Amino acid sequence: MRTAIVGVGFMGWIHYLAYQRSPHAELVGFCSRSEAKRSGDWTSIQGNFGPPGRQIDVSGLTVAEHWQALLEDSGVDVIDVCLPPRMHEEVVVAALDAGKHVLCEKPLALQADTARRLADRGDGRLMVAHILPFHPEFQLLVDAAGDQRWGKPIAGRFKRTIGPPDWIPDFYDATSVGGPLLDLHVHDAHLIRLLFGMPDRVDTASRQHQGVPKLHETVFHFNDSPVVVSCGGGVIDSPARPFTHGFEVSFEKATVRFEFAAYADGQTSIVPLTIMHVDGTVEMPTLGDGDPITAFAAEIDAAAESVRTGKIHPVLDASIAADAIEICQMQAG
Ligand SMILES: NC(=O)C1=CN([C@@H]2O[C@H](COP(=O)(O)OP(=O)(O)OC[C@H]3O[C@@H](n4cnc5c(N)ncnc54)[C@H](OP(=O)(O)O)[C@@H]3O)[C@@H](O)[C@H]2O)C=CC1
Ligand SMILES: O=C1CO[C@H](CO)[C@@H](O)[C@@H]1O
Repeated sequence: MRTAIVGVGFMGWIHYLAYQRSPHAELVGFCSRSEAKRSGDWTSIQGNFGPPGRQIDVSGLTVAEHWQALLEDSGVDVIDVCLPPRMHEEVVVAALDAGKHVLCEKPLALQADTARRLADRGDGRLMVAHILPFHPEFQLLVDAAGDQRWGKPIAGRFKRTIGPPDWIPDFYDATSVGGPLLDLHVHDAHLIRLLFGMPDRVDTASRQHQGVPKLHETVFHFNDSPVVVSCGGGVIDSPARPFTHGFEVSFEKATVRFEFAAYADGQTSIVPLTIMHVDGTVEMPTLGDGDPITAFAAEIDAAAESVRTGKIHPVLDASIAADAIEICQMQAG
């Protein structure tokens, strides 16, 4: 799979690092409006996990200023969209029309109906980069719900909170990024959709900022099922803890717990993945190396396999990505 990255910001950088590790995908180009980035100086990039941006070797890469140039390049099979959400629709449609496969960062769109239109138009070539189920701790939940090794999932409590994402312009603007629900919580909305199905109704309490929820707690209701599911998070007014996420999910025969937090001084704290079985035994399996780039490399390998086989990996499915956006919209009220 020969891929070009469109948009060299936080995710463009993280995807770049993942391509360096992928045995199945080759990064052949990128576009950036910035002359410095086109010359390989990616040191200005900011984010809330992973290593800081650095100088990259651009020799051998097709480097363009505008994304249209990459759509016209027959040496590119896949357009990897790492642009702000407000630009996803235009670039996804143009790339599909140009005959390319597309891997688009979450959220696929700012509105569920737009996302559904894109999913319908995808014609087996549109994938949405929902990373969470490629992290081993979260992948375990999806795998266990699929093979029912501990019975069905019956309850889940999820959390995801960040410090101020100051590097993202218009973060709270519903027409640009969408604020914490669409930008951040959409990860959990997607996971909840995969584990429990589509909720019929939600109850959300929130503290608003610029007309969108900034801190939120939601209970999800499923008409056909007595599962108990909740999620909370958003943005706190301190850069001290740039990122945290975690969960406690109960299956019929086991409860699984995990939490990770990164602090501004470089420290991290972890509740290691813990499986509490109904017979009273406890397991703490070590899964993976804890490096977030490993998950992104797995995501990119899954995209490459989807392109190779013509069968999109279920986690990358655009209609599930559209469902996740619809869930966020239900929560926004
Ligand atoms: N899966 C995950 O864990 C994460 C996913 N994301 C998602 O990734 C996407 C990008 O977010 P992120 O990387 O944080 O954002 P950034 O703002 O860091 O990067 C976006 C890049 O898009 C390009 N861009 C911005 N505006 C324009 C424009 N008007 N025309 C052309 N290019 C433009 C810029 O690249 P350049 O300067 O090179 O032109 C910019 O650096 C979002 O959808 C976000 O939700 C973000 C973080 C984590
Ligand atoms: O997981 C994430 C970490 O925080 C970023 C900034 O809000 C999000 O965009 C991203 O999806």
